[in-house]
Amino acid sequence: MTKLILLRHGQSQWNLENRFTGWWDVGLTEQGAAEAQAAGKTLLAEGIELDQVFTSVQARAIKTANMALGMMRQAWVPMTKDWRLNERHYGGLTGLNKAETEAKHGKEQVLQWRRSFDVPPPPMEAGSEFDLSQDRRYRGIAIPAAESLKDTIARVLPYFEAEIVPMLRKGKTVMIVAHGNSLRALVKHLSGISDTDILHEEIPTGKPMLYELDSDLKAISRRYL
Ligand SMILES: O=C(O)[C@@H](CO)OP(=O)(O)O
Repeated sequence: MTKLILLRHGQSQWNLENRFTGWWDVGLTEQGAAEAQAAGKTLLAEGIELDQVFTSVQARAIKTANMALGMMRQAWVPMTKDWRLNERHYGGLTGLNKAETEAKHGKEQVLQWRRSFDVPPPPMEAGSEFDLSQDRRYRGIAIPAAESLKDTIARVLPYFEAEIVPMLRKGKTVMIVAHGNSLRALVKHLSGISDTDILHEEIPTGKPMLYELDSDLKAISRRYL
């Protein structure tokens, strides 16, 4: 039986401020750092011995991964960072307050933008203060103008299949430290959740989720630790 751990980063500054974040790089709050450490403690108590960690190129996930690994006394475990595990790109909503956006566009529209399968948020406008096209880490990458969950799946899953599945097939214990929606993409795939039911899947910050997989990498169980 192979173990796969999914961990959403601890509370970020913009989680606290209730702002759409996406690819914008914000740090952890004190609570977020405490959540990351608590996640590490839980994983240590559970006796998890990691072979490899995968994370995005966003600071909130990288910091969470490092803090959790430190608490597990496994800071030496190899870590791979890739933009394909980034949060979904929130386009023109990036930086806006979620409650103010609901007041302006209505709850239903905002729910569609946040949780529907294939409705992308409005695109980011050229010259936006949140434009990342000059950011060195994304050199050579076609940065999306906005992503729906479907668009996010279209880059998360091929990465998962190409880089992570081969390790799982060898029986390696892997932890993926990522984001609410890049993890929803993986959970949808691993647990076979339908396009409509995925609307209700919420992944909390800093709570490790353990998948136990059989030799065909089918999910035997999934639970929060
Ligand atoms: O703002 C974001 O990038 C995400 C995750 O915090 O928010 P949502 O809950 O709307 O997917």
